[in-house]
Formats: sequence, C-alpha cells, structure tokens
Amino acid sequence: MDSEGKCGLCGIVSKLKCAGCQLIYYCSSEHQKKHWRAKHKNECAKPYEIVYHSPETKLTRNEEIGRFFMATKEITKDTVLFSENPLVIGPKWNLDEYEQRSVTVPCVGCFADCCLGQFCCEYCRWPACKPNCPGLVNANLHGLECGILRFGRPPKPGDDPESFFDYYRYDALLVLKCLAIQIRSPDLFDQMLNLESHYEARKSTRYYADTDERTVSYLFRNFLDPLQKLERKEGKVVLKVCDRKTLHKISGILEVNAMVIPLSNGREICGLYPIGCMLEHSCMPNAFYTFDCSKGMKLTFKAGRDIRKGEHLTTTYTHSLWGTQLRREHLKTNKYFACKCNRCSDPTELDTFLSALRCMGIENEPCGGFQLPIDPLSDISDWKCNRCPVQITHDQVNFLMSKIGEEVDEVMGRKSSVKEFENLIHKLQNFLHPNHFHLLTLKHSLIQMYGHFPGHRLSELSNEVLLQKLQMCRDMLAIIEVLDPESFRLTLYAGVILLEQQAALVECNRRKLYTKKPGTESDVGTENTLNEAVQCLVRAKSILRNEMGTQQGKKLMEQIENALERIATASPKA
Ligand SMILES: C[S@@+](CC[C@H](N)C(=O)[O-])C[C@H]1O[C@@H](n2cnc3c(N)ncnc32)[C@H](O)[C@@H]1O
Repeated sequence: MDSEGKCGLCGIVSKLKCAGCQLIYYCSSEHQKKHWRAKHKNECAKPYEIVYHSPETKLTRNEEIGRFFMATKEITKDTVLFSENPLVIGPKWNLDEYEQRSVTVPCVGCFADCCLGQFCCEYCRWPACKPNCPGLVNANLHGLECGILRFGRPPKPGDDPESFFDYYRYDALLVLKCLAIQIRSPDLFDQMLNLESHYEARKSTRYYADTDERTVSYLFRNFLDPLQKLERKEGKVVLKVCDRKTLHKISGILEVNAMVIPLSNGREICGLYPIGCMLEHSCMPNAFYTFDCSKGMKLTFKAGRDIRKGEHLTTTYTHSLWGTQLRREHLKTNKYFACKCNRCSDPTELDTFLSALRCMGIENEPCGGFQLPIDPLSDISDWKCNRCPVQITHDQVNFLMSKIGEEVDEVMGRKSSVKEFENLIHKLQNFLHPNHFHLLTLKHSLIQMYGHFPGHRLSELSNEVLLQKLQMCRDMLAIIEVLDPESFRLTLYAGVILLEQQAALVECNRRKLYTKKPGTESDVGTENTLNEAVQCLVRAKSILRNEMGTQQGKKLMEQIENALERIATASPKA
C-alpha cells in the first residue's frame, strides 16, 4: 500500500512525497513549491526535523515538551547537526548581588571588562572599554539599543556612587536589546516572541516580582517612558510593541531559552538562538554544542553519540554532576518542567549512587546500606534503605542536604586549606555515599591541591596521600564514564582528572611505588604505571577536542602536551 501523510502546507492527507528527504507529504506540486520556498528548503536532507505542536502545521503534538527535534534518519556520532548565528547577544540577565554592585562591568560594545566611569559610548554614555570600541558602532551589538539608551539621564562624576549602580543595570540590557529587534526586523521580533516564556507559570514566582522592579520598571522609568513621551509629542512610533507584559514575556523567554556563552576573559554573556533552543532537555543527552567566539558567537550543535531514527535530539539544561533532586528542582524552578529522563527515574542514578545517603540503621547502628528515594520522580518522596527496613522522611533528607550543602559552599567559596578539605570529606563520608555529588565536588578540588599547594607538592606528599590522590582520580573517572560514556559533556572536568592522575602515576613511577591495578586487587609494576600515565594524557587529548574554542580547553591541552613531552624526554621508550 502506498504510504500517505498530511500535506506539509495544508494538512490534507496526501500521497505525494518530497523526493529529496521522502519525509514530507504534499497534496499538490503547488503546495510543495510553496512549502519548499517558505520552509522545507532549509530542512530537506537534514537528518532531523523540528516537530511543532501548533495547530497550523498539524504535526505530532506534544503538549508537555512543546516543539522538539526528532531524528529522521540514523545520525552518527560527531555529525554536525546545524550551526546558527545568535538572534541577539548581551550581558547576563541574571546577576547575583555581588555582580550588581561591581564597578567592573562589561563593555556595551564588546563585553570586555571595563571600569564604571572610565570610558563610555559618546552617544548614550554607557560604559565602554575604550571610546572607539568597534562594538559600539556594530548594528548587531550596541547599535541595537544605543538609540533607546540615549533617552536616559546618566549620573555625573561626583554623584552618589549608589546612583551609578542603580543607573547602569546591565542585566536589563538583554531585555532591551530583544525589544529593540522590532526596529530592525518585525519578523525576527515575532519569531523571538514565539519562543516559550512560561508567562503564566512565571507570574506567580519571585522571579516575576524581581524582574518587575529590577528590569521592567527600571527600563520604563529611565528610557521607555521618555521615548514614548517623545513619540506622542512628534506623532512618530519607534517601538510599536512596548508594554510591561511584553517586557515580562521577553524576560521569561530569556530565562527559559537563553544560552550562556563563556568568553575568553572569563566573563559569561547570554545569547538567544531560536533554532538551538528547540532541543529538549535530558540529563543523559545525545547532542552537545560549542560556540565560536571568533565568528560572532556562532553556535554549532553536534551529535554526541550515534542517534537512532525517531529519537528526540536532546541537550542538558542543568548541571550533570548534581544529584537528581537538585537537578530536578533547578529545572522546575528555572525551566518550568519536571524531568522524567532515565537517569532521573532511577533511584541509584544508573548505579552511580550520586545522591545516596548512608543508612544510619536502627538505633544508630549503621547497616552498611544506602538510603535512596522511593520515588525519585516525586518531590516529596520518602527514602528507604537498600539493605535494611529503615526509612527516612523527605523532610529529614532535605534538612540534612541543606546543612551539608551550606558546609560545602562555605569551604568551596573561600581559599580553604588542604586540611579543611580533608576534614570536611572525612566528616561527610559518615553521612554520604563515597560517590555522592557533594563529595565529588570536594574531591575534584582536593586532587588539584595535592601536588600543587605549598607544602603539598607532589614530591612532598606521603606515599599514602599520593596513592589516595590516584584512587580518587580513578573513582571519579569511573563515575564520569557512566554519566558521560561518550565523553562529550564533562570533558573539562574529566580532562583535569586525567592530567592529575597522570601526574600521580609519574610520581609513583619515580618512587618505584606499586599501584593497584584498576578494577582488581593486584598490583601493577612501575613500567606499567608510566604507560598508564601516557594513556591518561592520550585520552585527555581526545576528549578535549571539542573544547579547543575555550580558553580553559586550550590551557589544559597545553599542560597535557607539556606533560607528554616531559614523559618522552625522561623515558624515550614510554
Ligand atoms: C528551551 S525551550 C525548548 C523549546 C520548547 N519545547 C518550545 O516549544 O519552545 C525549554 C522548554 O521546553 C520544554 N521542555 C524541554 N525539555 C523538556 C523535557 N525533557 N520534558 C518536558 N518539557 C521539556 C519545557 O517547557 C521547557 O521550559
């Protein structure tokens, strides 16, 4: 029987198919031509399609996920899925209190660090890195909002310093830039407003209240009210769409869709990519993206592993090394959905035990088992031991986790000593599974302190501590292998561990110290230790290949090359 499907343009059931991709049906060649010009020429032959849920396109509906990408054929690992230039880029829209009151701010032209009150754009007086920064006259950068910012009344030198922080709220700039898109292209503006904002759900949150004061009222008070006053006076309209609801909607769109772009100066900015943001979330995704800072922050999505026909293309919106409860809370609060992926659904998190707590047993007599959530997809689930009948309530788990979280943040947030890290790890091991994500965070720092901190250089470490460092590296890599089996997400994190593992192995070799063979109880000779060190570096080089656009990736690669050279020089046969 001939196959049939709904016409890509009008939805009538038809038999004629696009000869190129064999995926889209048409009722007539006229509709095929129209659809080709309007849309399909950009999609044909691509190994995926965007599945819409709008009534006009009559394609598969998925009310919960909304629009998403689906593979229309097999896709092999590393295939470039698409590249896209940003619709808009700008300073981060979500600054913490410290950032809101910093005198170092991003240049409005190029986002380089600059000092409040030093240089500025000669038209709107907003801070710039230098008076002739090329970004100031670039229509896609500062050109977008400069005309509106000129309506403001900036503070003058000698004014109360508070008035500078209050006036130059650069976290509101991205919202203003998005609003200004309508001046350049009403179509692009409509496309932007068509992105998901979760406007209704967001209305009852504290983000809405914060945005109302910090961004919406601020923009009207300083720039948009004066602009609208002039529009009324002169009978001309610059911004056809300019109301509080639209600004809130744009804020929601940024919250749900904007991507964070790390710059080489260490600063982070945000970009909106209307195609890129269509990928749905999974805590075990199959695709990843990189930014090319030399090409206007062009985004490129690639397949992280082989993807089967019919699979949704997925990326991660949250932190892969957080435990399930934290990831799900983050997604719920910031992206307004409850993740139900395989990893979230499994109490053991794919046997990593990343969130597991030690069971205290009956009458504080530990049974050796671990407490895991009974229903990991419920926000109020109680937990039960995987060995004895003891259960603990959701409130007890929450209380313990928030106390532990505070202690970890406190130690991580300042220049803590090796001893302080060691002590906290020692203490938390009484409550948490050795793989618990809080312990991983602390151990990832500690392995970088062992070998580098004064008094703890490699040659100064005792044999016991050196072997401990090696073991921590091996344990962490084993977890990463489960959470990122194809090595495309946790690459910098893993690269650092591999480099440290290599350093520990080289030192073991120098001391003629035998190490445990991974996964067994037997020891490994020293010549194998050096081989293992080289393998670590080779693996690190391979997994870092997609990080070469980042400053951190380049720096790490340089350290890896140097380490390889050192080993080759010291032992030409290794
Ligand atoms: C960046 S947008 C993705 C595009 C969106 N689906 C659309 O139609 O505009 C993120 C939103 O998509 C939905 N979403 C993404 N991944 C999801 C998932 N795994 N489960 C449920 N909803 C998801 C949520 O509504 C989320 O706030």
